[in-house]
Amino acid sequence: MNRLSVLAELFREGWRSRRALVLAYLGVTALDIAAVAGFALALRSFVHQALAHHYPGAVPGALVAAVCWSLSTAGVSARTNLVYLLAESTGLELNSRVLALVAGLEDLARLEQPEYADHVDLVRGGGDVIARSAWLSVEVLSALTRLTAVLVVMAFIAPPLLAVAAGLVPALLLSRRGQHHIRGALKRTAPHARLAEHLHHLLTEPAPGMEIRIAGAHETLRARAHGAWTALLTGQERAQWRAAGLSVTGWAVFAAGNTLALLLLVRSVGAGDLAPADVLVLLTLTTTLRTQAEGTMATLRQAADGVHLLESYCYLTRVGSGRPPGSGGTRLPPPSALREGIALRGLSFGYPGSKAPVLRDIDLLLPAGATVALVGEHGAGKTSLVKLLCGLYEPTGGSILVDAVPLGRIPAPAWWAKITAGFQDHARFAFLAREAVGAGELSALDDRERITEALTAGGAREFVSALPAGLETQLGSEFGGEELSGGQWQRLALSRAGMRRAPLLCVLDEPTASLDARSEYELHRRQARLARVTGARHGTVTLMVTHRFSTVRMADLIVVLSRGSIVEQGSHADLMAKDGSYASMYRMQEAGYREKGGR
Ligand SMILES: Nc1ncnc2c1ncn2[C@@H]1O[C@H](COP(=O)(O)OP(=O)(O)OP(=O)(O)O)[C@@H](O)[C@H]1O
Repeated sequence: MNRLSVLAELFREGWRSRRALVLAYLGVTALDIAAVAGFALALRSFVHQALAHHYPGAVPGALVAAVCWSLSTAGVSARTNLVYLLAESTGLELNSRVLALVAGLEDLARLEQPEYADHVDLVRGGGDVIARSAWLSVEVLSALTRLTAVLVVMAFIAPPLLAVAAGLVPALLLSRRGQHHIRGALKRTAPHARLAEHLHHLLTEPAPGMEIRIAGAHETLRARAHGAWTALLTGQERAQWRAAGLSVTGWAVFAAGNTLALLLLVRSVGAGDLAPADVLVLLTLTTTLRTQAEGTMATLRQAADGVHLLESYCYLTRVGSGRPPGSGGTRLPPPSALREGIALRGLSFGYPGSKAPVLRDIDLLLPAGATVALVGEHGAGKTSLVKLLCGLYEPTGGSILVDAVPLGRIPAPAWWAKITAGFQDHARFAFLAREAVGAGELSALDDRERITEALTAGGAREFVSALPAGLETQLGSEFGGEELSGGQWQRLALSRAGMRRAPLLCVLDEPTASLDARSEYELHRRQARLARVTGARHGTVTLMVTHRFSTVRMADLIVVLSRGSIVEQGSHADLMAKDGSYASMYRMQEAGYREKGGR
């Protein structure tokens, strides 16, 4: 989408949703233009009659001039309010479109690209600024029409006064150039703004606040935040100075045009070409012209405030939410049940901007109905593999086949509908407890029976029933609700993951990290039972990522990753017999537990 099409869409949206406001705005604008021209003409008639001592003849001119002046003055305030109302309502729609674009991104790698992140930061919550800028651009047109009306009247009285108009052109162009510098500076300083905002969050939110206080890092971080703000302001201040310099130059040219006009007036009066009454009218109109020109510049500046946001919005709509081109082909639906399983063929992956791949030449079959455990040292690539399997990132090489259908050919939302997932970094939905769990399957948000079943599977039933209003309890202290412990939030996340009935892939990426050993053990036994049932019915693959080997040993297939490659795979018995890295990690952990138990 380009700027013009976004503007056209905004105006269409305004016309669709607030037609009465748009009509009122157009009506007031037309009246205002007529009032400005009417004032000039009526003033001329009034002054001519008055200076010729025809007082009754001067009255209509005086009355019309007074009415036009009042209309014009009231018009300014009416238009300001109408633009505000139109911007608010169409801006709301824009904000919701931005959220839809970003939240619906199929390829999460985009969110990690600094250019994309900068545009999202700029445009976040700024829908009303963009919309205001769009409606103000109509204001600029109307202001230019008013200016033209005044100029036409002046030129009609004394054509040489068009020199004043000539002086206006550079003033307007230079002011526009200044706004261009300001927009450029905003774009260049966006990374400083992002850093400053990140530090601001770290310093003002409770969770990071604990670590920062204990580490005594708040002063250093505050100084860094100050540095980022300073870099941001310095970059923008320079552009503001340049814009101010250009604006002053423009006005100096306008003033020179005015001086020239005055000299021409004096000469015309001296030569008897111009009546003294016309001189008086022209002097008044020159002042009106200056006020109109200043108003136009101010409107232009305000309109320009939103232009850089408009550009960011255009960028986001151009990029869209779908996968990058090239990953298409005919779209295919996911199978309703797995027969063979999910196969990874020569799979490689690197994060955007990272030099080295984090996964290399992975060949693996996750058999239908099996429980697979993924183990390996920290940073081995386990979560990265999970993200690829969930279709959240695109592989950089090789492919993932779901019963022989390439995952890239299955529309991401259709694949997500076939997955359930519990992550260590789970979301804390501060909603009603019922909604926080039901969000795992929106169609069952009100299905209390199914939610209760999911709570049982996630080990959260007991504490949710003890909440003041049970399932209907508001969670999250920031909304005046009940605050939960880390383990309780985690159990809710696990319950959420248990809401879907017929998933093809169930991912559990260290979802029990906040639970004690007994709870974890019980939970895994329940999950193993569920995995057997869904595995037999739908061929569901259950993929666990965990560092606890008591859980790992229950899996049908264990895959050991090291530095992005598979180094071993097989059952617990196979791998113990092999006596390789799995066996050594297993024995080490077993010895650790024995030591703790012995103490
Ligand atoms: N969003 C990201 N952008 C760039 N690099 C990343 C990103 N996430 C992870 N990495 C890198 O990819 C590598 C693998 O990370 P990954 O999270 O997959 O490891 P892991 O095996 O799950 O580790 P852990 O057991 O600690 O969770 C690491 O070197 C990490 O630095």
